[in-house]
Amino acid sequence: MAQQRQRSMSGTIPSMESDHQALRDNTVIIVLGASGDLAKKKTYPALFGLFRMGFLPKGVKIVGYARTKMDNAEYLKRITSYIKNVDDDEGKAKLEEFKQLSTYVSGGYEDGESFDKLNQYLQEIESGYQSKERNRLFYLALPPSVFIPVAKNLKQHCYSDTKGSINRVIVEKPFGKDLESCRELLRSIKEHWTEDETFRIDHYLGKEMVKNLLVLRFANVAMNAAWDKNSISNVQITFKEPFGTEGRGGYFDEFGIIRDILQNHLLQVLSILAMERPVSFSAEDIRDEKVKVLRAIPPVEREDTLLGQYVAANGKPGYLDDDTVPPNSVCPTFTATTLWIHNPRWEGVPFILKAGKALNEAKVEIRIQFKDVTQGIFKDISRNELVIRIQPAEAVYLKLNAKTPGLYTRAFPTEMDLTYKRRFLDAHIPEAYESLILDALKGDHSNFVRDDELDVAWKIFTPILHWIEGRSGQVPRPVSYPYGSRGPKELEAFIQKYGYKRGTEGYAWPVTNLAVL
Ligand SMILES: NC(=O)C1=CN([C@@H]2O[C@H](COP(=O)(O)OP(=O)(O)OC[C@H]3O[C@@H](n4cnc5c(N)ncnc54)[C@H](OP(=O)(O)O)[C@@H]3O)[C@@H](O)[C@H]2O)C=CC1
Ligand SMILES: O=C1O[C@H](COP(=O)(O)O)[C@@H](O)[C@H](O)[C@H]1O
Repeated sequence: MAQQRQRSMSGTIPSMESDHQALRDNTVIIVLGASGDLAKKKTYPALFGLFRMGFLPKGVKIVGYARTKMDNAEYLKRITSYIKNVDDDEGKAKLEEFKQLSTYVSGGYEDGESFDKLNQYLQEIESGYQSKERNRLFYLALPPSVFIPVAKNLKQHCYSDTKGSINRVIVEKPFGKDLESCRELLRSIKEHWTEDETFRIDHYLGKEMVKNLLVLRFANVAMNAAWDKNSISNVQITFKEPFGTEGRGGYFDEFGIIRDILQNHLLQVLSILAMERPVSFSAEDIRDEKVKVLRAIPPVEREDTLLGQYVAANGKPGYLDDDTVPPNSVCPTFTATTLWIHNPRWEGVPFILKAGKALNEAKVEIRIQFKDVTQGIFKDISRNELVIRIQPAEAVYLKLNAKTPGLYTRAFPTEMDLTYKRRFLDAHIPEAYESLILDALKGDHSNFVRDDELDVAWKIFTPILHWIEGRSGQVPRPVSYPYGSRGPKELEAFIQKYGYKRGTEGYAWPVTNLAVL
């Protein structure tokens, strides 16, 4: 009781503390697709980060699995190639320890014998355990084409069923290509794995500023009071990447920017931003509210959508110049689309989602623009805007009007700025994958995607995706934009159509590049 009181006093949200079955020891983490891009760039660096901070289960072992034949030295070289900040003695020693607990097994994804071999290998590792409990966390860092056979083979050949054992499977996006294929994928995985055992990753849910939304919204009376159609004019959720699809063109062309970013990452952000306050902060209550708000969104309309594709500029190749992209592809690499939420809180407020590759900068942010000040002494003053910058340089700033210093009463646009690196100096902001793998080890589903969330998310986007693919006869052609630009020139008129107003002259944007501070 005393402990509970102390937690609440320090600001912890009580029901977010774990009542889950955490994997504390006797655990093997198996990374399937260990030879791939995601494993190298995200999964292993996150596993190392957790190991270094002491968050992996005691005595944990990590087993990589893929078809590629390679010896342990080659495997270790690959999986550590993206691990950073290990130049000091402590870092070097920890990395050596991490290598000691990581090994590799090669095998196929479709045949049972390969998985029997993997199982035997796991049993050898587990033969040294003191108790019968054998926990296995399977991480599928694999292309979706093999999710189904791998999920089946793991259950049939590698499932640990000794008393007290826990098996979990982490699945990466994309979860299907439309409503129908998603349902089929979910159904097939559910034949073998329970919802409780399944952790569907959308790594945006592990990002610090996305997790912050719950606190910003529900721990601040002032913020919450203005969070509706009475105060807010429009909301933009923006994803910008400064590089194209080079090298990933084959994958990308099959999926496009809507499936790659909007239908999952941006829609997840929207759902947390717009949902009602959950009854508690348990995984199920949060996800119930997310589903509820998503159900109030009708499918995206063609008239509310702007499609773009980048062309060569500034010495950089266009999308169609990539050899892995089919000639004349009309796959959008940029999309802006407006969603409407038909509920009492949000009726009439446009939520503009924008995402693009090969743009002028790397930035992901939420921009909430408030309504004009109603008639009064001020004319033509800037609107308030609350900006939550998810990356880079995490920040929350509120653009507001203040009196210009001096003897005149003139309004001047400025901001209250909470830039994390300035305010929290040396704070370690965890990588999204560190946070999510830790949640999966703890058994906490709050930041993973539930099956019914996917169903409603696909309902919103499937009609527009089918139209883009020409299922209704004609194929829409995206407008072009130069590599390295802000996007299609039509974008400005698009966002203004939904009521977005640029501020008055004289506003100096907060510094986003902290290197210059
Ligand atoms: N890369 C990233 O930054 C991100 C990726 N993801 C998701 O993570 C998953 C893995 O992505 P990523 O690592 O980039 O993918 P890769 O293309 O690198 O594939 C991972 C591994 O899977 C095996 N593989 C590749 N293609 C096939 C195939 N057609 N059939 C069977 N096996 C194949 C290969 O291993 P081997 O041949 O050795 O068996 C490969 O090393 C995907 O679902 C992706 O959408 C999600 C977010 C970001
Ligand atoms: O899921 C994906 O996300 C990355 C962007 O992730 P971020 O954490 O760097 O913002 C994107 O590049 C990729 O195309 C997409 O599949």
